[in-house]
Amino acid sequence: MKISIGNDHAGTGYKEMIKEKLESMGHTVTNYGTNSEDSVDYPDFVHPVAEDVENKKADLGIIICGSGNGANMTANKHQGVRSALCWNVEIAKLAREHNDANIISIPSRFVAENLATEMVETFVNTDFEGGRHQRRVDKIPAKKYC
Ligand SMILES: O=C(CO)[C@H](O)[C@H](O)[C@H](O)COP(=O)(O)O
Repeated sequence: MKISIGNDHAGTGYKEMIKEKLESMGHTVTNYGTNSEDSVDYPDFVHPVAEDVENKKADLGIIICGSGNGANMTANKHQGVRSALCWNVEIAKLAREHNDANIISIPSRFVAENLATEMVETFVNTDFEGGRHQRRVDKIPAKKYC
């Protein structure tokens, strides 16, 4: 799979570990940074990931910041992006199975490194179930109700 990844200063260490893991699994990872722990603004590193997913240049995206919320909010501004804030393996699995999430947002200051990697592995290896969930996902874009 093609997977894009981006993070702020709170996610740099986690990003390195996750990127290494994904590459060892045979995935192609595009890293948009940041690659240091100097303070930065998460939207600058999340928008490129969401753009790749929006434009189908990436199959999935991974975004990381301290709480996961700012990154998640940023990604979900993009058309066709369904970014899910995840904090355990079951939530990551459900985000794929039920929500067809195409980006996972990880709160690095609230989950351990090994858990973050497990969540990503689960997210990448889980398929959307479709069926009743497809009907619901189709109703997410607000423009259908305007
Ligand atoms: O706010 C955030 C998005 O919800 C992220 O958690 C940032 O990583 C966080 O705000 C950074 O905080 P800092 O005090 O500037 O390190």
